[in-house]
Amino acid sequence: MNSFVIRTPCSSANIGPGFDVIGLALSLHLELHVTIDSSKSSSELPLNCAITYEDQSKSAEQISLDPEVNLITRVALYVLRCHNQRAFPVETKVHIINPIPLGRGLGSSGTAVVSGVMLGNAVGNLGLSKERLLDYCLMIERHPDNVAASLFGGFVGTYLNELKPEDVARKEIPLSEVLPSPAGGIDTGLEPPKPPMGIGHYRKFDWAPEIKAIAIIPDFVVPTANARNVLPESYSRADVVFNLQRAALLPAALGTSPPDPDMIFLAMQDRVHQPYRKTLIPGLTEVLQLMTPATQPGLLGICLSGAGPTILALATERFEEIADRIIARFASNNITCQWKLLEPANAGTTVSPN
Ligand SMILES: Nc1ncnc2c1ncn2[C@@H]1O[C@H](COP(=O)(O)OP(=O)(O)OP(=O)(O)O)[C@@H](O)[C@H]1O
Ligand SMILES: N[C@@H](CCO)C(=O)O
Repeated sequence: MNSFVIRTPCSSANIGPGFDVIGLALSLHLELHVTIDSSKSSSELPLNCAITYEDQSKSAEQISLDPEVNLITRVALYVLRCHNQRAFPVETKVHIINPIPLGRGLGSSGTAVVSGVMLGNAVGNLGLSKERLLDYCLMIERHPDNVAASLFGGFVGTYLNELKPEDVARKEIPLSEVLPSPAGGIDTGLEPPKPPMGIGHYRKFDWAPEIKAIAIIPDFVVPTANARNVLPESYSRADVVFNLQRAALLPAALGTSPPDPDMIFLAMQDRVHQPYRKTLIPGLTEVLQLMTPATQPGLLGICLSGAGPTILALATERFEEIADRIIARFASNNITCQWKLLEPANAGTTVSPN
């Protein structure tokens, strides 16, 4: 019997101006408890895999236990099929423990994708590096900020290479937002194509140890696809420069100890996505205007977490007071919230014996 645990941190993406670039892994982990009973020579299980799911996130969404449908095992099957393995090893059991609210801006889909590539890599004994696994993640979730933070950990900057013309021309590569169904394309028995090499890259930035992350999580869902659809196709030069100036400052601002509240507050401002997403998140405008270091001791900066609706507030102290003020503001819009005090998760995703 082989058994191991895959732990993958959630993430908060953008951190204000770093849209599709900057991500922060946070100390709320998805866990896969995997056992493989290789003493058996055959299995009655579909694709040799049985999923059980423990939802600690209180998300309303029902997660499929069909290995061909569940996002985590679909991703694992995609990685396996790219290496000519059609199914999981005989008698694979995956117990999923998920504390990450789905569709709230804490990178739950990116966390699921990363844990899926780690699962495929582990059960298939593929020996792929995290850098190569990032290519597989980016075939599924096209913005690198969440998946790179969950994969590598910490506070990261990411970028996508221009794909070579021959790779763009490869029609069989599913350069789409979601896996072709079923996972890894139609199971023709042929090995589907592996992703191009080096699609995306990352760099870790320093993080000042005094800075903690408060996630205020409203009780409604904003699917990322919807939150991306409300964004404009083009921007004014002034808005682009506004974000470039702040994104360039942000890593230094959050990596400097002791933190400078005025520099961090300014560096977390955005004109590329938050103004347009306010239509989806009642109260966002008021929250972003209400909370400043001048009006709230301990606060450093505040932004939408990923595509929202979660609010990320960075602070050095008075965490409950900050959370309560933001929760009260949402309550005036008849929205209830939960909140969590989190830290950067520096190890990224890990696999350890159980
Ligand atoms: N642990 C999981 N198991 C299976 N499917 C999951 C899991 N976590 C997320 N998903 C899928 O991902 C969807 C949420 O992805 P979405 O990108 O909309 O929000 P998010 O990733 O939580 O937030 P954001 O991308 O803004 O940080 C869920 O509706 C579900 O379909
Ligand atoms: N950069 C992505 C992150 C989603 O979590 C977006 O804002 O749509």
